[in-house]
Amino acid sequence: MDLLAVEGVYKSFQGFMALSGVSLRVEAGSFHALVGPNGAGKTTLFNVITGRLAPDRGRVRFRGQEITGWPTHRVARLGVAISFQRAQPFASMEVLEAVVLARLGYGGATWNLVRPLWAYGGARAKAEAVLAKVGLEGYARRRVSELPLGDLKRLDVAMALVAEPRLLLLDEPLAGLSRAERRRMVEFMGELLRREGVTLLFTEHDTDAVLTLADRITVLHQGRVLAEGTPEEIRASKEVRAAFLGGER
Ligand SMILES: Nc1ncnc2c1ncn2[C@@H]1O[C@H](COP(=O)(O)OP(=O)(O)OP(=O)(O)O)[C@@H](O)[C@H]1O
Repeated sequence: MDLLAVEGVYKSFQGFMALSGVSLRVEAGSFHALVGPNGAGKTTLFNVITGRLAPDRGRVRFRGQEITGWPTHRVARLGVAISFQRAQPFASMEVLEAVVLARLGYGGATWNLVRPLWAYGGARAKAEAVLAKVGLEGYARRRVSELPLGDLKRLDVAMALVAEPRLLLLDEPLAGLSRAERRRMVEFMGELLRREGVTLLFTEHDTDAVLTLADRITVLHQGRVLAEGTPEEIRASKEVRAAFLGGER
């Protein structure tokens, strides 16, 4: 079953076509990579999927339901989470507080600023469980700003996972990490997200990571889909190598 279907999406900025008829299907349970050189339109497509941008034309369906142009919070309630630098605005908070807040926000709960976040028992239990899953249980009382980048990225994932999403969007989850950290993160994402049964749509410039993690790959180039297939099919595609895989490294 397709969890997500993007159909013929166009988006332009002041006459510049960032997306020109992009279609994409993400099967439930799969890890789907969206790759392409800088400016290919990957982030724009994420923004259309999550409702941050309305497309000029085309449709987005989630579990068969049309969600084109829905506001972000409604899309999130359906089970679409994005983990792009989520933790950053919470730098001065403690790690556990940030995850509790992410859980409360997802549930649509209103919280009282003078009531400590510890008082929200259900959300706190969920947050603690998620922190354990991402291996940050020992950091619960640390400030977010004290975390090294690798752990901050795990926290980003925790803040997305605590909403129990059906579809998780990760925008360049490995950006800025060292080679060793990237390897650890790939292992971590593969194990954790498969175990959790999360469907993943991610962008990434690290070709090795993409080929290791993804079940299917869509290659975007200049706002169009250049190719779609399994890692083997994409690796074998001369057109793709010329446009991206061989070019940018
Ligand atoms: N708000 C905007 N206003 C004007 N142009 C934009 C806007 N957002 C994106 N663009 C342009 O649309 C094109 C696609 O950008 P997008 O960020 O989607 O690419 P990308 O594939 O995510 O690139 P990267 O790998 O560098 O993140 C780029 O040429 C970009 O300059």
